[in-house]
Amino acid sequence: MVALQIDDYGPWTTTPEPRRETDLQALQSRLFATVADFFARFDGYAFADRYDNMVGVANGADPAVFERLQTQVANQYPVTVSVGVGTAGTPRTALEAANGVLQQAGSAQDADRTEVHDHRVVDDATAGTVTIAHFDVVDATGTLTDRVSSAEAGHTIRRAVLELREQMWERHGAVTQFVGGDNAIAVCPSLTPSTLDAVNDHVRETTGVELQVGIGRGPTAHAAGDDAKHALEHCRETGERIHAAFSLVER
Ligand SMILES: Nc1nc2c(ncn2[C@@H]2O[C@H](COP(=O)(O)OP(=O)(O)OP(=O)(O)O)[C@@H](O)[C@H]2O)c(=O)[nH]1
Repeated sequence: MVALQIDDYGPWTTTPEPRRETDLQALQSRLFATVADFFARFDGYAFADRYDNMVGVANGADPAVFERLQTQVANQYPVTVSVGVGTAGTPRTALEAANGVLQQAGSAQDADRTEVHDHRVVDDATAGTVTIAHFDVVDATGTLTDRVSSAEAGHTIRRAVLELREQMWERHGAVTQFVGGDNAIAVCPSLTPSTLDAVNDHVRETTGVELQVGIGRGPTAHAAGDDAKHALEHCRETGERIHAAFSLVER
């Protein structure tokens, strides 16, 4: 997992005086587009997360490649980024290791801490196969988008994704991110059908939202994620709520 952070961004947003909000929004969106395109070159996935802190998975890439991203950002934007890479037995532990690289180098609001770049490996783990679970709200268009206000639809979907994120993180060590519309993508450790059944049940019981999920596994996030998207299409066609592009009981 990769943790990316805009260096000393808080002070920059208010120096010499608070900057126009639309300028900040445009900067953050463009920077994320640069980051997402960079990850795509290595068949990785990038997530906007809080924009000032982004998250990625790039098992196919040598951690050293992120120095090129840092140079590109420094040349093209008025800000710089730090990059921590973590390799561990679960995505959660890997992300925590990546965050640890940045946190131990200094504060996110320290003017002297810029363009940190390091890789931390936990328990001699290697960057092996990626498992991606692509979650989607069943008939979000019919139940929410075409029926209720966009605010209510947004609250309902965000609440469901929050429950999903917490369950996947706390119970399963997975890193789950909202990716727009009614979709969320989880970078997962090993999975069993009952794992995801229980998670979907919890989300339904706490928020009333019914999820379907496609799961894929592969050497990179894109390989796994494309299989997950096809598995999700299978759910849409058949009404199954969980479908894997591989045997869920094989591991
Ligand atoms: N990021 C991302 N967003 C998607 C993807 N597929 C759909 N969306 C978003 O999800 C919204 C809803 O689309 P669907 O999920 O197809 O609609 P639905 O009404 O829930 O229909 P079913 O999924 O068939 O139950 C779209 O407007 C997109 O914003 C995807 O693969 N990735």
